Amino acid sequence: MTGFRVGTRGSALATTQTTTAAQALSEMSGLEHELVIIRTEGDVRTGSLAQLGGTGVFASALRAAVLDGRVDLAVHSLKDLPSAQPEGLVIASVPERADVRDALCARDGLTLAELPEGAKIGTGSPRRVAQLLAVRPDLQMVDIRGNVQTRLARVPGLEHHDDNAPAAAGSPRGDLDAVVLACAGLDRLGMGWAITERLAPTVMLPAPGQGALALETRPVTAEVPGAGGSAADQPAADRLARALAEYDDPATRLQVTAERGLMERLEAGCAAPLGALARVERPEDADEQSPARLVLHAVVASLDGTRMLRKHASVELAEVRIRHEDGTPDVGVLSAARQLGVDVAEQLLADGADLLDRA
Ligand SMILES: NCc1[nH]cc(CCC(=O)O)c1CC(=O)O
Repeated sequence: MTGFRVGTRGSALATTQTTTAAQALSEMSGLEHELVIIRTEGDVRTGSLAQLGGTGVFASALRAAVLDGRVDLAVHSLKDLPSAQPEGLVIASVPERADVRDALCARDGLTLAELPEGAKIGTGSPRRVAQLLAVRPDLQMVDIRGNVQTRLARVPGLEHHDDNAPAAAGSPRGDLDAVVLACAGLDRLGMGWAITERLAPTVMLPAPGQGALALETRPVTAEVPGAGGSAADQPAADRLARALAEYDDPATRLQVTAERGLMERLEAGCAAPLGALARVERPEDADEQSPARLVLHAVVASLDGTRMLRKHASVELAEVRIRHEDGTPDVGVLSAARQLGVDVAEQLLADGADLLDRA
């Protein structure tokens, strides 16, 4: 191994964020890298995401490429990654998170409060539909999908003329007052200009893991099928493993671990729209030694936004770190983060979160 191969979906967003991550890892490791585009079922089919069986379709082809050794690592949007961790794969790095908020991209610079009565809003996300209707029950929600450019082209004035990332042919244009997307994706694409309001998490809690990436690899010690990993490869593999650990952001990993713990616990018994956001808080006058808290806020809503169950809880963190000095993982602090998610999920279930999706 003199370099490493990185699997990515082919969309403009996926290749942009994969390039950023791969370049950082190359710099940290001194190894070259090559991008390998993996076509996923979610990119090929055009039905609604719900019909395709959820967002897992984006991740499974990438995961297969890591497992069979075609690539050394895959870069996923963490929010698209099913919470069950497949055998033979580990999330080796969760880099520092981008803006977690959802973005309103409206015509004429309008904010959510300024949108006219009955305005048409495009989103394919039940989580976004429910939370928007909770504050603006007059809005007309339109189910849309497609890449970022295709979605933005639905709003007059937000068409982006870029031959490298064109809006899909045949998709309607300029027929909506606004669309809602993740700030992180737009910022990474250099399209923050299209955002007319970054929606406060008090109004719109993001999806678990939104704005974060997950870099998935085979466990560092595993044999690669067919790659004949000789002893001579070891130093390069070690350099990559060390770069992945260095690129990992402990605070982000703690946040997303709590958010995914919540999602995992709810998936069993609740199909209703879910928003969740964790953050690390330090007391105002904190010095280096004082303990931080991990705070998790969550909402489960009825799709029409008329019923919203909200819960939050926190745990004290002895330290915001997930590794010991010698680089081995500190399992205790991560399991405390996960447990925080499970606890908040159980509070939501105790209040009837599992009944909200059947009204
Ligand atoms: N489900 C698609 C998806 N997956 C990740 C992002 C944005 C980037 C991120 O949240 O990290 C998006 C687009 C969107 O929701 O607007």
